[in-house]
Amino acid sequence: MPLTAGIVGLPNVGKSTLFNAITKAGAEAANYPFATIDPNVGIVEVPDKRLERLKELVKPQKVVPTTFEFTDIAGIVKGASKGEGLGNKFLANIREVDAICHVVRCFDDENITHVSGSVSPADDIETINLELALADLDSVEKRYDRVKKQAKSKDKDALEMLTVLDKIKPVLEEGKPVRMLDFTSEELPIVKSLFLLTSKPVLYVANVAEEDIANAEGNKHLEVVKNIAAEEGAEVVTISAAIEEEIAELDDEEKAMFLEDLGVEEPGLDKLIRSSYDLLGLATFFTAGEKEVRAWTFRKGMKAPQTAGVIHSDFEHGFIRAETIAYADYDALGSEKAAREAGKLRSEGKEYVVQDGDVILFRFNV
Ligand SMILES: Nc1ncnc2c1ncn2[C@@H]1O[C@H](COP(=O)(O)OP(=O)(O)OP(=O)(O)O)[C@@H](O)[C@H]1O
Repeated sequence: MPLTAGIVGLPNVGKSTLFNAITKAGAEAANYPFATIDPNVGIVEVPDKRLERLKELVKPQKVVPTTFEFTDIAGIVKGASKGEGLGNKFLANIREVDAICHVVRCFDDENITHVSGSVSPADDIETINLELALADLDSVEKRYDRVKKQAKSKDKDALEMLTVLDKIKPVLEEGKPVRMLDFTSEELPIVKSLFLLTSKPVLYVANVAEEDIANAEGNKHLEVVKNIAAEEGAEVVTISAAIEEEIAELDDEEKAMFLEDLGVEEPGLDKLIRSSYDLLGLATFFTAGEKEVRAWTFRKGMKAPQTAGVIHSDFEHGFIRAETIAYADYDALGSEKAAREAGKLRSEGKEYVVQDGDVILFRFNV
């Protein structure tokens, strides 16, 4: 299962517009013939300048970027945690994603109604955080009662769980997210086992007006989002969803001109894809042959055999070694042959922790 980031936000903040941009920018279907077609999932290519450079150097028949998945999550309203609106479905959908992209309205437009009357990022963020915190509080309280009974008999696991629940409960009671807390390495697996919504990593997506993209600093709404994110230890990406939708339909040349006119270097969507990828602890390795140069996604910290398994399970089971060249060496020396001659091609074994940018040829037995 690929990791996915869910797009959430109050009604009318620009979620559908952003999701349309994502589907329009969508990955070339021909490269991923077996990808499931779920209307709520948008698959995008991960922008990577290194892949372009490898293409230049290797001149392969084909270049395949790696991809990332966004999931569109049905609207949330106040009271969702009590089943209001599409409440239960919303919470179930959030439970299934690995990270949350929280779209916050930072554009003023009298013609577009705001659900609570005026544009206020702080209130919007609080509304959603509160619904998620209440849903978490509900599951924590149920757990608490059970664990308390077990802890009476001095059960070690129950006592450890109780300590964690005691730490989490007051934060949720204040309507705050669990991700604000610091946990010890012993506590972390316990927190994970609770599958809380507010412990998922969050990226705030500030949706600003077109005129604010190049110079968003003066936008007071954006300042509010940045302050909240800093307090929570979350990241902020600034985009203008309406513009992203337009950009997604252009070809490369038109896109470059359009971006220049706007005074920005890259589409906001590219920043969003990269930040989501980082948020999930993902990284990229490359395979570079004459037939195909390709980028692949792996989780940071994965060892060579597991990483080989990203390509095919046979590569993992029959793993012998990973002939590896760091991207910087490949870039500087220009070819596999030159890297080999310069002693920059390493033969790595089962314990090697793959690094972002590694260009790898896996040797394996079937
Ligand atoms: N950055 C922006 N600047 C100006 N208008 C925008 C911007 N982003 C979105 N809009 C406009 O705001 C309106 C609401 O956007 P959209 O329908 O995408 O919201 P939504 O969050 O999906 O709402 P719902 O949850 O109700 O479906 C649309 O008319 C859209 O064109």
